[in-house]
Amino acid sequence: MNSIHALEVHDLTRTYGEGAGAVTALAGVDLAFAPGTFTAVMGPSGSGKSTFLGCAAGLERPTGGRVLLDGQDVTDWNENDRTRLRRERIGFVFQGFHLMPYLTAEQNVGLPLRLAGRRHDRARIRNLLDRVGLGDRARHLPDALSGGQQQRVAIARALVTDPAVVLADEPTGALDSTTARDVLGLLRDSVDSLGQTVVMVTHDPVAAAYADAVVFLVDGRVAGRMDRPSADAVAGQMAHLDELVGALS
Ligand SMILES: Nc1ncnc2c1ncn2[C@@H]1O[C@H](COP(=O)(O)OP(=O)(O)OP(=O)(O)O)[C@@H](O)[C@H]1O
Repeated sequence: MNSIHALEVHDLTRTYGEGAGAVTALAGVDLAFAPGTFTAVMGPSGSGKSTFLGCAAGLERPTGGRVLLDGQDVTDWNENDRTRLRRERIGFVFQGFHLMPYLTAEQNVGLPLRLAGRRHDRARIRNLLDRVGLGDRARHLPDALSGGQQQRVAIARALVTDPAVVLADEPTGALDSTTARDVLGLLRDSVDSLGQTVVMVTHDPVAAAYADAVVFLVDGRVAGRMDRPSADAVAGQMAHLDELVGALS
């Protein structure tokens, strides 16, 4: 069994500002994500979910603690190395898709390879577009695609470099429920068929139920975990967590 986690954070802290006005967004978070697992991160507004993703992605520097990607401590890497790490070892899926409007679906999927100085692997790109059900839309610009189709392009793009982890920030937040289910099914499939590791921030208990486990944050701390979540159980837990806000600090 592989004991190296795809992503680990140890005693992660992040404070914004100083003195009386300081805000503690993360107050000592320990989490580890095994390869080939799908985890949802949930919590009330302001609980630190985005800050956690930002630190995990190397977009933000933690105030304290460590971030390990594929077993490698990347906490103190300089800006250039972290940029390279983001391009090559992390896939991103955002609520707003973030596709390049003047590039075709195929070119968008291939962009991370280009940025990483790797060859335009057309067979791999086409294969991923087929996998997300867009084999016949490869030459379309994002404008000519529906929101759900754009998010499927974004998922193919996130997978193209075979990253250590895919970080998804509210990937279904801008989609209707039927389209959202398709997108979540694709993320699930990337875990089950490709062995991908996915960490997804969401507010939606239905989305969280696609994950293997849910981690709950409250006031910048891990406040619980639920394995094999159901939407109802997650919704119940979220209602309970709302009552805890402020009480744990
Ligand atoms: N750049 C910043 N400057 C100051 N405070 C910040 C900054 N970013 C986040 N915070 C604060 O840190 C805390 C955690 O914010 P964060 O965005 O991580 O929460 P969240 O769980 O993602 O919230 P939401 O669900 O509303 O997106 C909040 O109190 C927020 O106001």
